[in-house]
Amino acid sequence: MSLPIISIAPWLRTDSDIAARTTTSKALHEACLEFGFFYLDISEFVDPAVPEELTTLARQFFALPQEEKDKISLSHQDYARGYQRLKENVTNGKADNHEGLDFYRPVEHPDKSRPLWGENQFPDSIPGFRDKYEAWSEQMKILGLIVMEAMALGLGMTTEEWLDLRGQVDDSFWVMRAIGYPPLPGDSDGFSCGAHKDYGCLTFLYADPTPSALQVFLPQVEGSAIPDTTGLPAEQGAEEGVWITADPIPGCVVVNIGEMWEVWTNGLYKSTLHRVIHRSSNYRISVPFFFEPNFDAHIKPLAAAKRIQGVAATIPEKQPVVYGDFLLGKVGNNFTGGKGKYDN
Ligand SMILES: O=C(O)CCC(=O)C(=O)O
Ligand SMILES: [Fe+2]
Repeated sequence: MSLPIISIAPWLRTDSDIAARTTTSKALHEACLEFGFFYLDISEFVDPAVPEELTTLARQFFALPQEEKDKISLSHQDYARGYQRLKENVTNGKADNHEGLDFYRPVEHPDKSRPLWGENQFPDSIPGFRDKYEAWSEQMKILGLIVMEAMALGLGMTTEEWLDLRGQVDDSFWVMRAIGYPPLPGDSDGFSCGAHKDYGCLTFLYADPTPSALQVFLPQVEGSAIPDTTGLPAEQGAEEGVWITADPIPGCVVVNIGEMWEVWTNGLYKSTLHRVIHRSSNYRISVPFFFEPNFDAHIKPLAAAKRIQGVAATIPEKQPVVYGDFLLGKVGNNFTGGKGKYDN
């Protein structure tokens, strides 16, 4: 079993071919219903050399001496923006075998004593790092809006409904992360990144070509592959399913939907558990971009999703959330040194 590959190309052309756009939108809808994960072919949107360069720059950064990296530690800012050491993050009670460098949407009046409100920290000793990463965030913001519009059509939204949804994501409080994964020690039963769901809207993951690292949990539908629930958070531990690998495909990013899409679709689309187990001998780099709602967006079940679920549906309505409050609930844990950034 492997994840579907969907091309965003029809949504990039100005001479919009409605039939081709609809095909893409339907494929997005199916992928979100079934997997919550898909490959998005963006080869007509970005030159593949561009994200590849991001991994090269990240590799240079992670190769710096520890004290150099610590100069931009997230503890010097708001405990969210900056560098986090190997094993500093804990998911499901276990240390993750990765180090990372996190950037968030810049804010107008930075105040590092306030959670999330500090300033991004870039490794100035690496030429081009800041420019290239900032340019990538600009491109991914554009891609985010394009994919959201394509998904709105896939969900059967009217133009008016799409414009309302657009107003919730047009000033995305995005997050961008460079993650460095040394190989897991041979005798380790740990994780490079423990099982988690992404909490926001859309994740665009670019990773170096390392195979067999990222794994996606597919709940068991039919058939009888032996389920492996190792590493699942306790509350998911009883759910049967299989882990499949999602190896990188040239020209594509791996996309998954976060918990905000679960709220918008009243549970129709599922945010899917995933984890990283990197056992090959190389140092793996991934660069996820999290296209998130606006900080002040009010997220609640969309009429289009409820139309699909039907008027007679007895599905309990998902609780609305204000995205920024929800996010603070997540990183507040970080800020106080409690839970990890991937914990639910
Ligand atoms: O590195 C990867 O392949 C996945 C990282 C991830 O799931 C995340 O940062 O949310
Ligand atoms: Fe993730």
